[in-house]
Parts: sequence; C-alpha cells; structure tokens
Amino acid sequence: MTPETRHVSIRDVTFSYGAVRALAGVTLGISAGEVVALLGPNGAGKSTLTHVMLGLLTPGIGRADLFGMRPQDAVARGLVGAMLQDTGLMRHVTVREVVGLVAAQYGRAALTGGILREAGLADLGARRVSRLSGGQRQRVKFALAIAGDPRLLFLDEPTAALDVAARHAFWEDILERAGRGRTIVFATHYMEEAEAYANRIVVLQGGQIVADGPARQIMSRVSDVTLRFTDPEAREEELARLPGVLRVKGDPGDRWELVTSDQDATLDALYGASRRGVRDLEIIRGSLEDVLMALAKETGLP
Ligand SMILES: Nc1ncnc2c1ncn2[C@@H]1O[C@H](COP(=O)(O)OP(=O)(O)OP(=O)(O)O)[C@@H](O)[C@H]1O
Repeated sequence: MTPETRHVSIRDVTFSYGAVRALAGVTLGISAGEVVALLGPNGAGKSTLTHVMLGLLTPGIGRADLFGMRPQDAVARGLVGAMLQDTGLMRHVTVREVVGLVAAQYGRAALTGGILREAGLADLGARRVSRLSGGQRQRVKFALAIAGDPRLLFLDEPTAALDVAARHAFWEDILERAGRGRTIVFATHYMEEAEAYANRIVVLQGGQIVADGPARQIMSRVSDVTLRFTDPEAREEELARLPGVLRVKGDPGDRWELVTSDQDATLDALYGASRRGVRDLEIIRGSLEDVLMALAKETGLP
C-alpha cells in the first residue's frame, strides 16, 4: 500500500504539554474502510492523538498526514469530519439551522433533512439547541461531523450519553459508512463496542501504542481461560496438578473453577484422568477488559 492511499499516516509522533509528555513515539497507518477503536486508560493520550491527527495540535517531533497531505489541508478540503469531547454548540438556533449551516458549507444544504434523519434528529429539527438533552446534543455533534459525508471520521467517545436505541442506530450508520469505504477512528471506554464494531483496536498506554490488531488477535495475547464444571468427587490437590492449571477454586456445591494457561492440555487430562463425570462444563475466555489490565501490568505504563 502506498503512503498516498493511507487515510492516516502518523510517524514517530511525540507531543508534550509543557512538562507532560502525552505521546511518545507513536507510529500508525490507517487505510480506507478501516474502523479503528482507540482504547486506553484515562490520560493515555487518545484525545491528544486525535487532535494531532486533525491538525489541531502540531507534534514536537514526527509527522502526521491525512491523505498524504497536512491534516489542516485535508480538513480544508472537506475530507475529514470530527466529533470531539469539548466542542461547543451554538445554543440559540434550532437543530435544523445549525446542521443546515454546516451542510451548506459542504454544498449539501439540500440534504439537511437526510442528515438529521441519519443522526436520529428527524423529530427535533425545530427545537432550539439550548433545549436539548445531553444525548440529543451528542446527536447534533454527530450530525455536524457527518454533514459533509467525510471520507475520514474522528469520533471521541461518540456514544457517551446515548441511550440503547440511539447507540444501536449510531453503529448501524457507522458500519454503513465503512461499507462505502469511509474510514472511522473512534476513542472509547466501552470495550464491548470496540469488540463488536471495530475491525482494528489500537491500545494506547502512557502515550505509546502497546497493542494494535483485530480484537481477536489482541485478546489472544492473554491465553488464560477459566473452566467451570461440576464434579462431586474431585479433590482440589488433584485438580491443581493437572497440566496448565494456574489456580483452583471450589465451592460447597461441587462446582469447580480452574484457571488454565493451556486449555487443551487441561481438558484432555481432566476428562482422561477422571473416572467420574465432569458435568456442565463452561469455558470462559478473558474479556478485552482483562487484556487491557494484563497489558497495563506487563508494560508498567500509566
Ligand atoms: N491541555 C493540557 N495541558 C496539560 N496536560 C494535558 C492537557 N491535555 C491533556 N493533558 C495530559 O496529557 C495526557 C494525555 O491526555 P489525553 O487527554 O490525550 O488522554 P485520553 O487518553 O484522551 O484520556 P481520557 O480517557 O481521560 O479522555 C494526560 O496526562 C493529560 O493529563
């Protein structure tokens, strides 16, 4: 893939706010149609990276390009849309007026009704922005981000404050865009959304990328699996000796819980060695949240 076809190209970017180093040597390339989730604890650098990608912050070291040009130029050409956490909205105009104004800047004033529908605002066009709820304001921000049907969309915690139905509609819209080759980069603290909707997850910690890949691949970095089963005759010492077993927990109802680093070896031994019946086996894999915690321990970064 040539650099020109990259929608986002970040090379060795370091950014500091005075003495606080927010990004330290970040390199990241994102191509057309990718849906990328930026994950990481508070203060990891997600918003800073988003601001660098948008050209709102200029890195001290390294370089950021969108579509092979400076981010500011890509933004000026209408290639980029963004929904940021701290964006204010004009308050004393109606929803239709504010969305229509931005759509007009992209030569899409006639499409305002469709944009309102896509953002779940069809019934709120005549409402003043100052009278909206938090979730409704969030939808207005989304409408503004998509008003120009941008090829690249940055979303910082887009579903915070949205109710279940609005979230669902939001993700349907995002996946439809990605299907048309639009590129989406979103920062979130909702692991289940990253897992369900992103085809790539980038994990930031202490201003560095510590993992980058599809959810499944990132989750495979923590191979521990929990096995739960019922076995009235099992003894704790015996289970602890099975290959791969790291920990054993039992309870009075003969329900056991083993954590294993080698699921196949443990199961083979469990069924092979057991002359009893192991019943109601459940296999529980680590969640993305577990993986992030494990990565934080492994890297020691904040
Ligand atoms: N304007 C600023 N001035 C000084 N330090 C800042 C500023 N903005 C962010 N920081 C610091 O830079 C680091 C990265 O912050 P950033 O907002 O990028 O993190 P984040 O991953 O988006 O966090 P969150 O999940 O809380 O939104 C943090 O240590 C933060 O305190």
